[in-house]
This record gives sequence, structure tokens and C-alpha cells, in this order.
Amino acid sequence: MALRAALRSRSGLSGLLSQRSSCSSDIRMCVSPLLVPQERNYSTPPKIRVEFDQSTGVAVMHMQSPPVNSLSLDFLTELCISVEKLEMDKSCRGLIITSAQPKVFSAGLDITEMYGKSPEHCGAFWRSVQEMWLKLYGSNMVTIAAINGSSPAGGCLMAMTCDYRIMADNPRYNIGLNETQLGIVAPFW
Ligand SMILES: CC/C=C\CC(=O)SCCNC(=O)CCNC(=O)[C@H](O)C(C)(C)COP(=O)(O)OP(=O)(O)OC[C@H]1O[C@@H](n2cnc3c(N)ncnc32)[C@H](O)[C@@H]1OP(=O)(O)O
Repeated sequence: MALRAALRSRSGLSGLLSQRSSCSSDIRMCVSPLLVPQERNYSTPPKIRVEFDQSTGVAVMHMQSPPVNSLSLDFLTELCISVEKLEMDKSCRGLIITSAQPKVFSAGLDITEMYGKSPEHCGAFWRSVQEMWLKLYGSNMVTIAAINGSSPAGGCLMAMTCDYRIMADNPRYNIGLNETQLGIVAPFW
């Protein structure tokens, strides 16, 4: 993949790193410690798989939550913890986020998290959404969304919080903020 080849070259990565260094310190201050780690259910397979290449300093995060990588509370919690772990490893300078699912990068917020749930659950869910984008947007790593499938609504939000987006050239793949069609408006935060 051309993207990975570019990132493997040290000069390519340092170029990207220098482009973002001007704003990263300000952004860091915006990160809120809202995420309360959920207990990991070890009976289910991980929804996030991370491959870190020490020689390049680049990690690839594969979203692997069938069928469509919808952003559930568990998924978001796992994603945030993975980003946090990479963030703490100073040798990790770049992060590529991509999907292990065919045709879909992420279907956005998991609709089942927003129907028939208690106010407490909804609160925890929306906090995890906020935590996800703050973590990615405020990351000191160079973040890249390698969008290899459709990415509506929250999937688009996730991609937008990365420093760079590269999307597979396929007319069947859609991306955009369509959530108002579902009657969903992002709450004020
Ligand atoms: C700041 C606020 C930001 C965002 C708000 C939101 O994100 S609201 C969520 C908005 N998301 C959508 O409207 C996406 C709707 N889904 C799709 O457009 C398609 O499913 C998609 C992603 C293009 C994939 O199409 P495909 O034909 O490959 O799959 P299919 O539609 O058959 O779906 C497979 C099963 O996945 C379930 N599913 C799809 N999206 C979601 C979702 N967002 N949350 C939960 N579940 C979702 C779908 O119901 C199918 O389930 P099944 O049991 O197999 O019927």
C-alpha cells in the first residue's frame, strides 16, 4: 500500500509530524479524562486489533467488529483504550485506522445503543463518543484514516478527527454526515 510505504520512509513520517506539531500542544489541553474503562468481556473477540511496527514507529489499528464496525459503547471503549496505550508509547509516532470488515469502514454510531436504553446508559454512550473524537483529534501521533469502505455519520466523524484521510476509490463507498436523516442530532457538548 502506497500509504504504508510513505509512512515507512522516515522523512515521509517526520514531514507529517512536523506539519502537526504547531497545534498539538494546544489540542492536548482539550482532552478530557471522561472515559471510565469498562470491564472487558473476554468471552467476545476483541473489536480492535493493533499491529505496531517498532522499526517504523507506525501502528495500524484494524476495526474488526462485524458486521459493520458500528460504534457501540464497548467498541468505543476498546478503541479509546488502544489509542491511549499507543499514546503512552513514545516510540509510536503514527497511527493508521482502517477496517477489517469488507465494504464498510464504520457504519457510525451503533443505533441499538440509542433506543430503549436508560438515561445513564445514554449518558455513558455519548461520553464515549466524545472521548473517541477528543482522543483522536488531540493525539500527538500522526493519525490517518484509511477508509476502505462506507463511512456514514459517526464513521465520517471518526475519519474527520484524524489528521489525514485516504479513501478507497469505489463508487459504492459512501461517506458523509447523514445522521439528521435518522432524526439524530449530536447533543451539545
Ligand atoms: C456526532 C453524531 C454522529 C453520528 C450519528 C450516527 O452515527 S447515527 C448512525 C448513522 N449510521 C447510519 O445511518 C448507517 C446505516 N447503515 C448503512 O448505511 C449500511 O448498513 C452500511 C454501513 C452502508 C453497510 O451496508 P451493507 O449493505 O453492507 O450492510 P447492511 O445494511 O445489510 O447492514 C448489515 C447489518 O448491520 C446493521 N447495521 C448497519 N448500520 C448499523 C448501525 N449504525 N448500528 C447498528 N447496526 C447497524 C444492519 O442493521 C444489519 O444488521 P442485520 O442484523 O444483519 O439486519
